[in-house]
This record gives sequence, structure tokens and C-alpha cells, in this order.
Amino acid sequence: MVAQIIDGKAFAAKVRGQVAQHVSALKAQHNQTPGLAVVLVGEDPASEVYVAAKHKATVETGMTSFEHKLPADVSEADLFALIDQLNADPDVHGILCQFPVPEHLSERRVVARIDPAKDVDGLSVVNAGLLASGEAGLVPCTPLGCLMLLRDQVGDLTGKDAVVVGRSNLFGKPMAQLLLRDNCTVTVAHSRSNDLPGICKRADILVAAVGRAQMVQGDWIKPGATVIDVGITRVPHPEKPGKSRLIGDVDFGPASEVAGAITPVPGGVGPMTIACLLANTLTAACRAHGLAEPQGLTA
Ligand SMILES: Nc1nc2c(c(=O)[nH]1)N[C@@H](CN(C=O)c1ccc(C(=O)N[C@@H](CCC(=O)O)C(=O)O)cc1)CN2
Repeated sequence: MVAQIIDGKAFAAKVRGQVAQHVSALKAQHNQTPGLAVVLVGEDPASEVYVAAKHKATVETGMTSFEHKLPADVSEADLFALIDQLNADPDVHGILCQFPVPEHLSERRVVARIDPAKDVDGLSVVNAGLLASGEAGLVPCTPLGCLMLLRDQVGDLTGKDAVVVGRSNLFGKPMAQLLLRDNCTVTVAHSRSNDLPGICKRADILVAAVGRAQMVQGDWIKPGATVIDVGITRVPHPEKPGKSRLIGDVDFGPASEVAGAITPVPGGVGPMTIACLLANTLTAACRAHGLAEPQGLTA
């Protein structure tokens, strides 16, 4: 079997197009423009690239982008003062602080300071609780993107055996909640699970987010399974000295000979993260103005 390659880049472009259409209607019918504020602390090169990509995508979909760059040694008090100001700003519907933050700051405390209704990363305890209790909140962007790819690829997920490898608050736990909400039978496994290969081999849907490059082997995969690879590790390029390339948590070559469908790295899950951030910002703006939420762009 040769797996179908799931084109996350193309799907993300489709989602961004849908967001842009809704934004245009929101402006025309209600004179409202969704606004996203991104806070970057310090000068981490990868974070600067992601923040620039978020700004570009926000503007391209017709939303307002507010960028705030703070020095690496900013105090927690000064960062919180900015977040408080953004929480109170009616033109700002979504707020996020790009991670990682410098060591003297706590990601948990930063997220907790953001108004849950504007927490478009969906990482606050309030939004995690809403997701776990099946209520409407804001869902973390990468799991939401994976769910959209799975619904598009598989159709109805009811009754499928889904295995999520990884148990982080950022990804594994919300991914498991979303799959459960779509009626999958969900197992959350991790690097210390007994017989990880055997657990993975039961999965109709295998989501790998363990954070170890190429850990999931081809012979761990059930023939015909749908495999979603969330890992992104930058490694030296084997053939181009001085260059690097990205690899996932799944050993792609052997896995794609067994799976029915698989996301590549890059070009799979990654682009969905920013597309879903825009979708969440639109959802937050609609809720703030008491308007109907966009269909198909939420969980
Ligand atoms: N506050 C947040 N911080 C971080 C998040 C997040 O969701 N919220 N996620 C990551 C970084 N990230 C977005 O912020 C992100 C990561 C990867 C991609 C992406 O499109 N990756 C491409 C490859 C890009 C490349 O060539 O380097 C892919 O996988 O195809 C988008 C966004 C950490 N911080």
C-alpha cells in the first residue's frame, strides 16, 4: 500500500479563504473587523518567523494585526500591563503570546492573564475546562487543525480507534478531547507507555506528538490507518552541508508504505496552526459582538 499524502498546506489555504470570506461579510454587514494581537518577547529567530507569518496571514484575511515586540528582559509586571491593556481593548478580539518565552517568565501565568474569551491559542485553564466538558470555548490551534484534516480525510470519525501519542496540555490532551467529542475510542499513550508499538498498531487514526524525531516506525502502523504527524524537528540536511531540514515524529518513508493516508513534515499539520488561529480570532470576534459563529471553522 502507498499512502495518500494529506496536503496540509492546500487545506490551510482553503481555511484561510473561508475565514477571509466571513471577515468580508462581517465588515459589510456589521461594520466589524476582527483584530488579533500577537506579543513577542525577545528575539528567538524561529519565533520571529512565526510571528511574521501570523501578521501576514492576519492582514491577508482582512483582519487587523496588532504586533507587540518586548525586550527579552521585560518584567512580568510590564508584560501583564500590556496584556491587561489588550484585554480591555474592544478592537482586539484575540490575544496570544508567542512561545517559548524567556526563562524568567512563566507560560502558564502569561496564559492565565489573557481574558479566556480572547485566548485564541485556547490554552487557558478555562478553555481547557470548557473543552473537557463539551462546552463552547476556544480550542488550541494545532489540535483543531488536525481534527479538520481528519474530518476531511476520513469523514465521520464515529467508532474509530484513535491513539494520540503525547500528553501535553498544548496538544495531546486537547487532541484526545476533540477525538472523543467526535465519538472515537481514544487512547492517550506516551514515551513511557508499555508496548507503545502494540498500542499504535491498534489505531485506525494515529496522531504522533511525542516530540521525538522519527520515533514511530513503519511496523507500528496498522495497514490503511490515517497517520497525523505533529512533530517538527530541525536536523542537519544529509546531502546539503550547512543546511537543515525538518522531520516529524513518524519515520515517513516506511510509514507511508503501510498507512492509508499520512501528513508530511513539512506541509502537513504545521500550516494548519496559523489557519486555525485566524479561525479562532474570527470566532472570538463573532462571540464578542453576539453574532452567529462561522460554521465548519470551530470544533
Ligand atoms: N503561542 C504559541 N506559540 C507557539 C505555537 C502556538 O500554537 N502558539 N506553536 C509553535 C510555533 N507555531 C506557531 O506559533 C508554528 C509552528 C509551525 C508552523 C508551520 O507552518 N510549520 C511548517 C514548517 C515551517 C518551516 O519551514 O520552518 C510545516 O510544518 O510545514 C506554523 C506555526 C510554537 N510556539
